[in-house]
Amino acid sequence: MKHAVFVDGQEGTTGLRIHEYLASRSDIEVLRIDPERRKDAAERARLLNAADVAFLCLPDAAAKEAAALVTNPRTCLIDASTAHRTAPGWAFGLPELVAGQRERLRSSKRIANPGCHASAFILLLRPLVDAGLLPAGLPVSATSITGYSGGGKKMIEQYEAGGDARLASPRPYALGLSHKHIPEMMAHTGLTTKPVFMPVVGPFYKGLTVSVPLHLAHLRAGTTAEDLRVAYERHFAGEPFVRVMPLNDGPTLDDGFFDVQACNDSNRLDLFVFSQGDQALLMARLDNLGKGASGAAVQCMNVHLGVQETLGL
Ligand SMILES: NC(=O)C1=CN([C@@H]2O[C@H](COP(=O)(O)OP(=O)(O)OC[C@H]3O[C@@H](n4cnc5c(N)ncnc54)[C@H](OP(=O)(O)O)[C@@H]3O)[C@@H](O)[C@H]2O)C=CC1
Ligand SMILES: CC(=O)N[C@@H](CCC(=O)OP(=O)(O)O)C(=O)O
Repeated sequence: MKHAVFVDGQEGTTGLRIHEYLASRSDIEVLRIDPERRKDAAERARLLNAADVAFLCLPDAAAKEAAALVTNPRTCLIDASTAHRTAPGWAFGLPELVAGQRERLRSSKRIANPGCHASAFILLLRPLVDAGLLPAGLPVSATSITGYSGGGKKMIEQYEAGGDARLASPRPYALGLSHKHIPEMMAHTGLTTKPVFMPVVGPFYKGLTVSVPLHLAHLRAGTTAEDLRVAYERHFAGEPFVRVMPLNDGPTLDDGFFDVQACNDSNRLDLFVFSQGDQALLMARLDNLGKGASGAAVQCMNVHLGVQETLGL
């Protein structure tokens, strides 16, 4: 029997990408809403309650509204928005977070997927905190470079309209130092000091890299950069979508530049440790519409349904 799947927000950036992933699946029956009625609460409620899995690819307020429309105990919601990422009763949609996370995603009917910056940040920091290498109280800072599709339909239109010279260069933002991903970054790493986080959006469609600079002297006494890499190897052993790169990855150093777009069109996450002397630079790369959003949402659906997670999703 096929699993019935509905995407609330089917015309948006993440919703369209999820439909692309589902198009090749013979085990899924996609329920579609009449585009004219896509904001009609009664019609959305009918489809949400008819679905075995419903993806919420909506702004936060509409995602909360959708969750309140569900009365069918069999419907599993997978929310791509920020609305429920630290909410009680919602499992965090990051299967690689800790041992046992997949079991939580299998049994929960409410899954909140991480933000794109947060996915990269959390998977860089959580293994080091759990291994006791990075003290939970350490003040860390992070930068993220992202493509403009992370800003959804409005930002895509703005970039693709042309004519605004300011968009030709990278644009740092969230300069109020309270980006909306910070609560989930803290909640799911265990960090107790609010990180300084500055994202930068650039003139390319998709691809994202979070960088965290560290002084090794601030970590557990005697920690080396290789210890950090080994902690990643251990934490992510057997994970199908995570690649831990060699220390000071040769091809990247030889090239002299880091390719932010190298995970595009995949659900992959690449982790790097660069180091010289007492300094280290941690970097995590993903496709903001892949492991940063739609790919991750489909991965969570597969985990929930007990379907094999393959690279092609
Ligand atoms: N883009 C990305 O890389 C990522 C996005 N996310 C999150 O995923 C969610 C969706 O993002 P994204 O797809 O980029 O956003 P978009 O703006 O591209 O799409 C959102 C869609 O939701 C529709 N919508 C708005 N209000 C309602 C409503 N009341 N009922 C039904 N449909 C509604 C919009 O309709 P209309 O077509 O009329 O505008 C639009 O089609 C957001 O919460 C975002 O923060 C998470 C991770 C990464
Ligand atoms: C370029 C850009 O604007 N990116 C978005 C993040 C996209 C994302 O992860 O989405 P949600 O957390 O909203 O679900 C931002 O920084 O707000």
